[in-house]
Amino acid sequence: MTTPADTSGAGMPAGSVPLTSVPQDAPVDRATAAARRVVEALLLTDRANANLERVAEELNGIAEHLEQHAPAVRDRMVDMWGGEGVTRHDPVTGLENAIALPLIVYGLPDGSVRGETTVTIPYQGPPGCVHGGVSALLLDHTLGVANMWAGRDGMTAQLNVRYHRPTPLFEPLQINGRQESVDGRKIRTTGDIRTAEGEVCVSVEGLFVDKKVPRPR
Ligand SMILES: CCCCCCCC/C=C\CCCCCCCC(=O)SCCNC(=O)CCNC(=O)[C@H](O)C(C)(C)COP(=O)(O)OP(=O)(O)OC[C@H]1O[C@@H](n2cnc3c(N)ncnc32)[C@H](O)[C@@H]1OP(=O)(O)O
Repeated sequence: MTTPADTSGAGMPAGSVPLTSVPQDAPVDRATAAARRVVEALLLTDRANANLERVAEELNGIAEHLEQHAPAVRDRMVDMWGGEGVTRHDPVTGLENAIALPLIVYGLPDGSVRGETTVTIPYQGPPGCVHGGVSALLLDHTLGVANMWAGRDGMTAQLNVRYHRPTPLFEPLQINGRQESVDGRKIRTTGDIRTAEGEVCVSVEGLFVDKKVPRPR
């Protein structure tokens, strides 16, 4: 779905640190990356390809194998939420989630956060453009990470999204977030998606309320 995640922080200001999960040389990361390839390849492949029936059988075989080895969902959730650090399962940055781009979000020395990504076919909305709901998803999560970087975070109460111009697929995009203010439990955070030329495609203003859903234990 995206170019392979670059954890070097190349292109980020000096002193930037990754705040979300980073790729590991682990079988689950490789399997998830392969699943992303499958999603994209299924969208791109020739529809008349006679082998799609066999593809369906083989993919179902893989799914059955994985299901046979799955512990109880509750036990997996305890495992997913283990520790206090970053998550590997969320749908934006999760290296273990095939529907995540995945985006890596960096904390910048100026207190803001930034991720860079190129969005491709599985997230298409209008022809050649990123789906607006996907842009909102990327920004909601990035604002959440911006709040963590600023030291005060919570749940999204409101996300006001403004779509300024179509967001292009296949081009490098910058996803930015910054905590603006904290007033009691209310946290205000802003962000945007820009092209490499710095054109703002989408901007958001978020209201977060300091409240946590307990992690499963
Ligand atoms: C996914 C992975 C997570 C990983 C975490 C670990 C580390 C990983 C690293 C990475 C960072 C993660 C990044 C995640 C990002 C994703 C965030 C989400 O998707 S969050 C899910 C969507 N949001 C909900 O489901 C909220 C549902 N709503 C509620 O639960 C409540 O309504 C809540 C908490 C928002 C407020 O409820 P109350 O009872 O606690 O508080 P009350 O008294 O109602 O409000 C407090 C103040 O806020 C105002 N307020 C509340 N909601 C408002 C609203 N919608 N609009 C305007 N004002 C509102 C109220 O008027 C009040 O203001 P006055 O103090 O009186 O001035």
